[in-house]
Amino acid sequence: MAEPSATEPKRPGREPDRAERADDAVIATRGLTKRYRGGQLAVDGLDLTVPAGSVFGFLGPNGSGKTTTIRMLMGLIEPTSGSARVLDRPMPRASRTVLPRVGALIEGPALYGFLSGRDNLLRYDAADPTADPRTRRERVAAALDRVGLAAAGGKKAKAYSLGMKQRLGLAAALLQPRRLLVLDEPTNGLDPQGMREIRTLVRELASDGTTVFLSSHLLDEIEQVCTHAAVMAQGRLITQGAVADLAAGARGRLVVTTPDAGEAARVLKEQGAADVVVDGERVTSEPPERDLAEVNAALVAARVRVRGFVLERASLEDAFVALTGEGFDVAG
Ligand SMILES: Nc1ncnc2c1ncn2[C@@H]1O[C@H](COP(=O)(O)OP(=O)(O)OP(=O)(O)O)[C@@H](O)[C@H]1O
Repeated sequence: MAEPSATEPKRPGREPDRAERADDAVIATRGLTKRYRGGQLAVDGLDLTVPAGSVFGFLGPNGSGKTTTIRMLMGLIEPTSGSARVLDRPMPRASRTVLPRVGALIEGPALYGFLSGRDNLLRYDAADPTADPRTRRERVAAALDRVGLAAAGGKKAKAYSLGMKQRLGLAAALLQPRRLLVLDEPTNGLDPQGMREIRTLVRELASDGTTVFLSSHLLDEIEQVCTHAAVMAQGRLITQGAVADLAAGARGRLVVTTPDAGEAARVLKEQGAADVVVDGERVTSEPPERDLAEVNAALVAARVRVRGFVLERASLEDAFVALTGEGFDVAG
C-alpha cells in the first residue's frame, strides 16, 4: 500500500494499474481527526485501511463518527488534522478526479417525487458533465435493471417504497462504472425484505470486483455481507481486519443440549466453565481451558444425556464485547 505523501509525483497514466492491484488500499487514512466547531471531537486519530475488492463494513453505534468519516472521505468536509487517501489520491484535494470514480449513497438519495424513477436517473445523468448524452438512455436502463427496478422505472418516485427509493439511489451511483461504492447506512429504515434486497445487491456488486464501503450500526448485517470490517466507538477505531479474523479473536460459547440441564450446568462449573447459563434444554458457557473431550466425558460420566455438544463460533458481537468490555449498544 502506498504511504500518504504530499510530495508524491502525479502519475495519472499509471494510477489505474496501481489501484487495481489486490493488495492496494482503496481507502487509507492516517490520524484522521475531526473536531466540529462546537468542540465535539467526532473522529479521533483514525487509521483506516480498506483493501481493494473488499466489502468493508464500517460499524459503530449511532454517534460514533461514521458519517463524519464518510463526509471527510468524500471531500464534503475538511479534517481538522490527519490525512485521507481515496483511490490512492489525497482528499479533499483530489476530489475532482476521485469523485467521478466513486458511487456514493449518503444520507438517502435526493429524488424528485413527481418524476418517474427513470426520469430521475436521466436528470441525474444529465447533471454529470462527463456522461455521454448519446448513451444516456441505455445507461439508465442498465442501472434500473441492475437494481431490479426495470419494471417500476415508469412509476413516480413518490409512489416508491423506501427500499425502492434506496435502490434507485444505488442505481444513480451505478450509472457509471465505479471502482468504489460508499454507502452510508444503506438499509436504515428498511423492512426485513428491503434489507435483504439491498444486501443481495451489495453482494452482487462486490462479486463484480467493485470495492464496497458501507456503514452500519447493525452487527449481524456486517457479518452477513462484509469480508472486512472496522469497529468505531466514540470517534475512535477499536479494531479492523477480516471479519473472520475479528471474530476468531474472541472465544466462542460452549453449547450443550440436554434434558438434564441442571446437572449439566453443575458438571460444567466443576470443569471450570465460567458464565454458565441454562435456558430450557440449552446450557451455554464460556469454554473451560481444558480439553473439551474431557469435559464431554465428565458430562457422560455424571449420567448427563448429551444430545448436542458444540463450540459455537464467536460472533463479531462477542469480539466487540471482548474488546470494549461493553455490549454493542445501538442506541448509544
Ligand atoms: N455538524 C456537526 N456539528 C457538531 N457536531 C456534530 C456534527 N455532525 C455530527 N456531530 C457530532 O459528532 C459525533 C459523531 O457523529 P456522526 O454523525 O459522525 O456519527 P455516526 O456514527 O454517523 O452516527 P449516526 O449513525 O447517528 O449518524 C456525534 O456526537 C454528533 O453529535
